[in-house]
Amino acid sequence: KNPLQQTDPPSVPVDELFPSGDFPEGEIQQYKDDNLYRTTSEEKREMERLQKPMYNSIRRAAEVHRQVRKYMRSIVMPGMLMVELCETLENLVRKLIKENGLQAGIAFPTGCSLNWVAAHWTPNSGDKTVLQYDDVMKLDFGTHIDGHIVDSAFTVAFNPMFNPLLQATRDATNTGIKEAGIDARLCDVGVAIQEVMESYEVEINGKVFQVKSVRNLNGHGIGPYQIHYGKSVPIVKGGEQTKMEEGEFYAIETFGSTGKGFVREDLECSHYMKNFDVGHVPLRVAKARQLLTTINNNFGTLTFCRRYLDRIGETKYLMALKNLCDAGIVQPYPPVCDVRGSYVSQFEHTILLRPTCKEVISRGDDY
Ligand SMILES: O=S(=O)(c1cccs1)N(Cc1ccc(F)cc1)Cc1ncn[nH]1
Ligand SMILES: [Mn+2]
Ligand SMILES: [Mn+2]
Ligand SMILES: [Mn+2]
Repeated sequence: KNPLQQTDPPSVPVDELFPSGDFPEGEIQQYKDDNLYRTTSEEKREMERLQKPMYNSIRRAAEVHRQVRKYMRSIVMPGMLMVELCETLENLVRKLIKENGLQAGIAFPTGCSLNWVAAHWTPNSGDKTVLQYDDVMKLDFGTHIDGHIVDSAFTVAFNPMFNPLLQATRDATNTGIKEAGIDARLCDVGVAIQEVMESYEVEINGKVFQVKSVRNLNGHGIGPYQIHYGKSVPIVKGGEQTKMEEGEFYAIETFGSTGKGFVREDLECSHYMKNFDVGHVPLRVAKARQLLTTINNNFGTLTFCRRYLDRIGETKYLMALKNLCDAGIVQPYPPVCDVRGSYVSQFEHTILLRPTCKEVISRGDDY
C-alpha cells in the first residue's frame, strides 16, 4: 500500500501526502490587461519567493478543504442528522490537518444552512434537524494553518430541479473571481456578479423565478486569524470604487435566491466570534471571565459555535456568553434568512492576489 496515497474514507494527514512540504497550487489566472508585465517581472517573482512559507501554509489548508469536501459530497444523504453531518466533517478536518491548538485546525463552524437560510446556521447540540431530499444545503466550512484561512463553500441539492439555481451561483462566483484582481474596483466586481446571476431563470415546483443576487450579503477580505478583514465585496451594483490591492486575500462568494434577494437575522444563534479590535477587558463576573479564558485559549479570534464549547466541557455558559456579547467582547453571528419558502444557493472560493498572478487557492476538480 503506497503510504503516500489517501485512504477511502480519508485518514492520512495531508502533510504526510506531500513529504516535500510543497502543497499543490490553486488555479492560476493572469490579471486582466496584465500584458505579461506582472507575469514576467523578476522583482515580482522575488517578492513571491519570500512569501513561500505562507503560500505553503494556506495551500496545505486548501488541500484539506478539497479532500474533506470530496468525501462529504460522497456521504451526504437525505435522512442524515445535521449534527452527525457536521461532526463527521469537523472530525475529518481535525485529522487531515493534524489539528494543533491555534496553529492548525478548523477556522469556523460548519455552515450547513438550508433552503431560505442563507448562511451562519449550524445545529446546536440536541438539534434534531434531518437533511431532506428537497433541501438546498450550503456547506460552508473553513480550514487554517497558522491563521491563514481557507473559506470555501458549495451547495448540495438532491432534487435536479434546483440545478439551474446552483449553476447560476456557480457561474456568478466564477465571474466574480475573474473580475477580481489588483486595482479592480469592488463596485465593478459587484456589477459583473449581479449581471450573470440575474441572467438565470429557474422553475421550481412549477413556478418560474428570475434568480436574484442577495443584495445584503457579500464577499470579504481575509486576514491572519480574521475571517472578515478589510473590504467587503458586493454581489450587486452600487458598491464602492475602492480597489483591490496586491497581496490581499479575498473570499469571493455569491448568493442566488428565489426570494426577496435580501436576508434578515433569524432563528437561534450558534456562531460567535471575538471582536478582533477589543483588547483585554477585566471582568468581575467569574463565569464570564472563565468563559473568556476558554475562548481565548481554544479559539482566539476565530469563529466558534456552541457545539465547540460543549465538546471542550463548558456547561451552563449561555448567560456568561450573553454577558460577553453585551460587553462587545464577543459578536454573535445569527443565521441570515431570506423569506420562508424561498431557496438560496451559494458558491465560495478563497483567492490570493499574488504579485505575479491571481491564485484561486481553494479551486478543486469539483468546483
Ligand atoms: O457574513 S460575514 O460575516 C461577512 C461578509 C462580509 C463581511 S463580513 N462572513 C464572515 C464569517 C462570519 C462568521 C463565520 F463563521 C464565517 C465567516 C461571511 C461568511 N460567512 C461564512 N462564510 N463567509
Ligand atoms: Mn505566517
Ligand atoms: Mn464561507
Ligand atoms: Mn466567506
